Amino acid sequence: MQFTKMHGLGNSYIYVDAFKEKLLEEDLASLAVEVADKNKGIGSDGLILVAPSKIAPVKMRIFNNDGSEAKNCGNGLRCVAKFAFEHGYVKEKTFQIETLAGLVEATVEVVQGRVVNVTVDMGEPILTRENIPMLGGKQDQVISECFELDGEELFVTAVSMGNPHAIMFVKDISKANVETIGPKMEKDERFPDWVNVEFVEIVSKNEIHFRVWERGSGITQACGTGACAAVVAAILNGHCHKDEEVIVHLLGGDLRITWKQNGHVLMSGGAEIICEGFFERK
Ligand SMILES: N[C@H](CCC[C@H](N)C(=O)O)C(=O)O
Repeated sequence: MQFTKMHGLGNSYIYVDAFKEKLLEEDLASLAVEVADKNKGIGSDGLILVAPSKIAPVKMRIFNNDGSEAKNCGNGLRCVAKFAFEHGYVKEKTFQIETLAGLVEATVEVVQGRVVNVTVDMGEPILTRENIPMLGGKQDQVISECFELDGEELFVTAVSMGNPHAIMFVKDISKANVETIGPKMEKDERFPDWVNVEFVEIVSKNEIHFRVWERGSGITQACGTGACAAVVAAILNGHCHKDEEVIVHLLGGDLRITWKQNGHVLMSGGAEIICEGFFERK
């Protein structure tokens, strides 16, 4: 199987051109686990298919390294946009991409035929508890809600970008207990579909630090949907403002994110090719 390994801020996936490679639906979860394995596979945070769509030039399907399929992936969308443009699946610089969470619109910045930056209109965040989904509590939205975990009182803001995120604000990001709180909260029964767990330190109204324990992949260098959800949460909690760009510092680099007055979240950042090759399936 031909593949392209790409990353968005160090959040890497194995990209497979499903216009050319014929893959069986029942094989996709195990293929994601296989290719993501750093010892016996290629090594990545998961698998992404660039596939045909009936409603857009291309469709993105994304699988975490545990084989679970997610409805959206911000870093993946920027890489899919680069892949689609550079492989000639799109001619325009602004085009739609189908995801399981719906259609998004990507705009590529091109220098000498190469995509150097991608801006994605991620659409509107989902804020109602039942659609995150998240159980417990009475309020319709989850904004700095007390969340007891192993006797510790945490304060969670829940936002979905088509995939669920639980965001906590911390004073010092370097001291965030990502490895301990992350896996416990990821599969807590109050999140019926499990959840991506994010920690945010506010630097200013236009700058935040961010760390993530991803649902289905663990700690990654960056999470694009998580960064969008973090900016939405920061605004809901009064730390940042709508229509003002926020620089999000992730382990693997920076994203520029704006939650616009029209309700849409714009995400802008890089997308890189690491290598191309042939993977011998077991
Ligand atoms: N782990 C996520 C999918 C990948 C999202 C992330 N890598 C991004 O860039 O948005 C989930 O299960 O919802």
